[in-house]
Amino acid sequence: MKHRSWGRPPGSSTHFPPGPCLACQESRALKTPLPWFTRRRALDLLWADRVSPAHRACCAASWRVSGLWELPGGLRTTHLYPRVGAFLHPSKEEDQVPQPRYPGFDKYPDCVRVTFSFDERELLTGSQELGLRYASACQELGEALGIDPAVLAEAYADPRLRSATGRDVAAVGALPEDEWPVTFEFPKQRRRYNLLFGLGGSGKTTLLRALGRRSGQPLEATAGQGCRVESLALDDFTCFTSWDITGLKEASRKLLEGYCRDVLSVCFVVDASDPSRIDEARQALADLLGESSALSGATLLVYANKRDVEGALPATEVAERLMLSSLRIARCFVQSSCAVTGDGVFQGIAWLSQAIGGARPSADGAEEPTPTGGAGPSAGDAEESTSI
Ligand SMILES: Nc1nc2c(ncn2[C@@H]2O[C@H](COP(=O)(O)OP(=O)(O)OP(=O)(O)O)[C@@H](O)[C@H]2O)c(=O)[nH]1
Ligand SMILES: [Mg+2]
Repeated sequence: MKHRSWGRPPGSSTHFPPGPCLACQESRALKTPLPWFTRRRALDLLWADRVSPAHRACCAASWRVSGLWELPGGLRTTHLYPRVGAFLHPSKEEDQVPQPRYPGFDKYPDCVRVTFSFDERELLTGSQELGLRYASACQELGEALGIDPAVLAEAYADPRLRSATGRDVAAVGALPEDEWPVTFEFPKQRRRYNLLFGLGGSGKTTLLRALGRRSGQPLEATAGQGCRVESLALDDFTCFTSWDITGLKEASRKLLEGYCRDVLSVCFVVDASDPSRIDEARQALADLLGESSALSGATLLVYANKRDVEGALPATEVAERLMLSSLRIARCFVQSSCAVTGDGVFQGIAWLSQAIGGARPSADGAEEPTPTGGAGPSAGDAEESTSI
């Protein structure tokens, strides 16, 4: 089902495309039928010459373009790790424009439904109608909720097919009439987290604030169960949450477990200007990512923070002192930073964005920017960053 195509069938009464692209006035953005919408497929769409060059340039320049047909707009930022890419090009004019505040995860309904009656069963044998109706449902829902339909379309995936009696069905071929209408239920994605840890005073809050200044989202704090958790939403489905691991008590560990199921990455902030606490940080990190931990095997970004303070340890030394190579992690990058000014903070995010979402081509075919020293110490910037 994932690979159905959903180009507009000839003579279809559904009102697609909704109109010309608002930015470049390209009215027939698609040269070939739009493939079934998944993030990966939609990403392919933008970069696989399926849209006109004018519109592709437009999408790349404006990051988001309204309407489902123009959906590829902003895909560089929305694939897997939404909007992180927006951090990477602060000088772009569109990043100066305040981003719309997303309405919040809870505002999204649990699923989007597309129903076919018995009389419409023939439509299901063609591959396009489901996609069209899904797009249409997202458009309607988007209008009702004030959410960009393209954002909605990304928020739901992998539909289940249910018969009129609520039974899960795999196919409709032999389904008796009394089991109709059938409904495709596209469930809401789970919210996913980048968990930010560090000893007290290492700079977590300052770092989140630096990210928040760039993303335009407020920092939200929740207190309870023996700890204070600060969250910064990148969008409705992706958050940074910060945890002080000095006082991570039993109760807060339980709370943390709830987040661990949906973890995207672990970020660890170390005060590089205070070598006397590095051993404590190493122990805390080892405990966090220990064998029995749900976070074992995670992608790890370490900030060697407070690099502006004289005598602060360089990234390579922090990596060594934390004994990162002995940890069970998928991959790791150490970035020195000054959270107060934001120096180095976004280089770390750039690495994270690539590590989680994979590198992808930019509009002119070049790769996304590589973080300083992303190739490791041999890149000549070992003082500032190092990958393990
Ligand atoms: N010089 C310097 N000071 C920093 C930097 N980052 C944070 N600080 C300062 O360090 C102190 C602690 O920073 P916070 O961001 O509150 O640290 P935290 O990790 O959130 O601390 P807790 O919430 O207590 O766990 C503050 O006075 C910050 O201004 C940095 O990069 N350089
Ligand atoms: Mg704090």
